[in-house]
Amino acid sequence: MSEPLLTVADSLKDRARAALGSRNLILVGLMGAGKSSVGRIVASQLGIPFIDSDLEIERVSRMTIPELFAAYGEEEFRALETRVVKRLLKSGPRVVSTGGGAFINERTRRRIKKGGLSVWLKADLDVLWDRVNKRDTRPLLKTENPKQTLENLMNARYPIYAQADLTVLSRDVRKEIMADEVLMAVIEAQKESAAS
Ligand SMILES: Nc1ncnc2c1ncn2[C@@H]1O[C@H](COP(=O)(O)OP(=O)(O)O)[C@@H](O)[C@H]1O
Ligand SMILES: O=C(O)C1=C[C@@H](OP(=O)(O)O)[C@@H](O)[C@H](O)C1
Ligand SMILES: [Mg+2]
Repeated sequence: MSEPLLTVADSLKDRARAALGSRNLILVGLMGAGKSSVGRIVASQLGIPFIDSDLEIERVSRMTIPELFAAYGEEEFRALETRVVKRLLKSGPRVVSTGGGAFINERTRRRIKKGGLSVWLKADLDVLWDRVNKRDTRPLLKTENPKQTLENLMNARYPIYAQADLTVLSRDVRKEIMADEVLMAVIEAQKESAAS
């Protein structure tokens, strides 16, 4: 009998899974970058659990993100986010997609840096705007000029997201392709650290 063929996709998954080891993979980046949707696919490819920190915050608080912002304000939301992210990163391997402000908060960023391999999904303004303007679930964008607000957030936050371990450009391609690019970045990072 002939050996089963190992497809390119299988080998990508296996190599990325081996490169990750017991570490967590943490997706960071601005609203609309694809952290939640691409993270879910990456986890399923790797065969490890996926957790979205916003969904976990909603689960434990029994409130939606807009309700939390309205009832307690952004500062309280950030405090809760820090606690949830810290807990989610205690064991691994997992794929954890964070909300866009998590890596910007110093305490949460420290947890993420210690808690695994961070990946910045970086996108340009038009890609992000195209994706976020279809829904009104993001309290920070409830302003008179949400596209300008998004641009201001980009300017303020991009130097901080740049501290992530890896950067993957989030483009207008299928989410599955973005997920493959994340897997490839994990493999590349491992090769580089083995070579140095
Ligand atoms: N590569 C992509 N191609 C097309 N649509 C995407 C892509 N990535 C994300 N989206 C869509 O953009 C929106 C925002 O994605 P989401 O994963 O919620 O981003 P984030 O969690 O970073 O805010 C969702 O409607 C999602 O389906
Ligand atoms: O950028 C931010 O500060 C936020 C991003 C949101 O998550 P997504 O980035 O998944 O949209 C959510 O956590 C909250 O609305 C605040
Ligand atoms: Mg999200």
